[in-house]
Amino acid sequence: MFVSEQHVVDVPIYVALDVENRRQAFELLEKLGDACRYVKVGLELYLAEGPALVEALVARELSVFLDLKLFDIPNTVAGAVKSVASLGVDMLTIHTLGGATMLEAAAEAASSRALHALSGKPLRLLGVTLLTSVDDAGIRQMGLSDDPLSAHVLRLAGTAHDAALHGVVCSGHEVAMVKTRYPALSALVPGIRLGGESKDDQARVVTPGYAVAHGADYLVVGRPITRAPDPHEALLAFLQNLKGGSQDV
Ligand SMILES: O=c1ccn([C@@H]2O[C@H](COP(=O)(O)O)[C@@H](O)[C@H]2O)c(=O)[nH]1
Repeated sequence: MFVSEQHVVDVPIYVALDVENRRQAFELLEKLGDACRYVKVGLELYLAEGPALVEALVARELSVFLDLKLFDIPNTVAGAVKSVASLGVDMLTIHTLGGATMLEAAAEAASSRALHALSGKPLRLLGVTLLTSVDDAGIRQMGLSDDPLSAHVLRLAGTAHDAALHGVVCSGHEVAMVKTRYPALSALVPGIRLGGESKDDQARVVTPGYAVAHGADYLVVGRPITRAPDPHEALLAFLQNLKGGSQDV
């Protein structure tokens, strides 16, 4: 397995700021306090507030993961990556189902030295394999073959690897398999729960401890923290669970 004590300590938990607007986002950050150094901005907040909100978060010295899950023709995606690269975010998502040519165009755009000079840091591209809300029945509905879900995740991770992406998004159920086959890829794992609480719309969930024990490099947690009566306490509980070993939900 991939785990050393250092690995566990270094695995960041990105808190998903899945809220309606800037006011709610900053109220949440206030509640989370200094324990929160990593945030995820998704479609809801980005479409409401745009790049200015992202720049405000970066200015607070938070590490920002922009989860836009780009999916379009290669030229359009490459242009979007260039637009994002100047914002100073650390990571951006793109759908691996968009295909090799799209991923390669995105990777080339993200590696532009001129863009790094503009933002001061590299933009890491993460390829979403299969959303953690999808189960076996879901992939049949999507028209994918009868292969097990994990085989599709591994194939899509291979496309991300060959296109020289920084990493992939997968669930904690597949992370060990992905990291064993493609050790150079980083793995970001959503669908994180402590056990006992609601899975909400997630299908493939694991605990923080299980995810890191199986090789996750980054975790993302939303509702169990942001909708908790005390988000700060909830974040601490997730951070504590990181060190708690590999028990599954
Ligand atoms: O496959 C994926 C890709 C991204 N996400 C995002 O992670 C968070 C998870 O939120 P929870 O409230 O902890 O369920 C959310 O922002 C998703 O957009 C994902 O869940 N699965």
